[in-house]
Amino acid sequence: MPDNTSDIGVLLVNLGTPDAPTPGAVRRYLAQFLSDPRVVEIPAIAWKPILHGVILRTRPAKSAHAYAQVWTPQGSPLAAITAAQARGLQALLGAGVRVDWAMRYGNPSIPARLQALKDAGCERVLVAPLYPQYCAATTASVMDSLGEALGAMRRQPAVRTLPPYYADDAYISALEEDIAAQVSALDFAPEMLLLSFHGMPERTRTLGDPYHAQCIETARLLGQRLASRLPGLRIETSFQSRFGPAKWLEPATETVLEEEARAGTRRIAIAAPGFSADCVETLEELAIRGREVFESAGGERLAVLACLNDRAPGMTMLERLVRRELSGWWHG
Ligand SMILES: C=CC1=C(C)c2cc3[nH]c(cc4nc(cc5[nH]c(cc1n2)c(C)c5CCC(=O)O)C(CCC(=O)O)=C4C)c(C)c3C=C
Ligand SMILES: [Fe+2]
Ligand SMILES: [Fe+2]
Repeated sequence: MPDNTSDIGVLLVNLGTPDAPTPGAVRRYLAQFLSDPRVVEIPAIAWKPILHGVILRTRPAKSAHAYAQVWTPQGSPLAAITAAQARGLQALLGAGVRVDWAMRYGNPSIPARLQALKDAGCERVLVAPLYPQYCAATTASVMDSLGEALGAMRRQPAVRTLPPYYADDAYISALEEDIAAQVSALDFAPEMLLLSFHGMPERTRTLGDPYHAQCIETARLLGQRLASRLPGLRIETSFQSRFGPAKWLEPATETVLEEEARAGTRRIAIAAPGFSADCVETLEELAIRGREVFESAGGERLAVLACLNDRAPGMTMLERLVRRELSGWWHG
């Protein structure tokens, strides 16, 4: 970490994760996450009884089991990888900038780390939600939390925020390079590459959330690039992690895996380009449960590719995106 003479801060933000893979810790995390009106857009008077009476009684044990299967010595994969991204970015940007990281839900929180940057002398802070595609449930919720944190400060830093980068050359190029390299290194030739994005209720699309359109645009741009790098590989898009009884964005990843296997597709690679870091959604939902679905429907080989994480293509992308935002703030 640079000394406290630096006055520019960068705060990387991702979704959040429980403090431990236990039902109690998962319950605390889910209670905060699923009480956010940006995430569950049902009036509180109707949602609270379902959340507290049903969801928080049943889901924590199931989710804790999922987290336990992917937990690492450094803690939750999402937190460990986000911390590694912050360290990597710090090394790339040098001592003139102080890089930190926070989680929207759980720890370390946005208000705590914003205050820490302030205490370290940062009068200007770039807040960078690591969501390539804008979604009210994710990006806007980070902004809500940032506003709340600023609302509690007498002396606020100047703040700017990283725009969504779903079509940015820095992002598409990083994915192109990273996915092409991972597919080429497989010990089998996939017939199909599935791009799996996190799902959302279908209703949010008709209400004007650009998330679905931005996912489709990322997939289109990436598909164009990969067509020349991996000729002949069929590319499809799907949405994972459906939650609750409402209709979510389709096609669902699980359904695609099952239908492809039944239709005779034997070898699939999956990438999750909307996730900046591997997490329970990629390591458990795709790599464990997705594999079970695919194999029990007759599939033979499923490769779940790593997210950009803190490897070189992803760090180059982050450096490019952040340097561009900071360019108006550099002074030396
Ligand atoms: C109503 C429920 C949910 C919405 C809407 C939602 C949107 C959404 N989520 C991500 C990214 C991540 N979600 C993660 C975990 C996760 N998501 C939900 C529910 C909704 N997500 C739950 C209940 C959970 C916890 C795990 C579980 O019980 O299934 C994660 C991983 C967190 C981790 O600790 O590893 C990420 C990342 C996006 C991008 C998004 C909307 C676009
Ligand atoms: Fe989610
Ligand atoms: Fe999930």
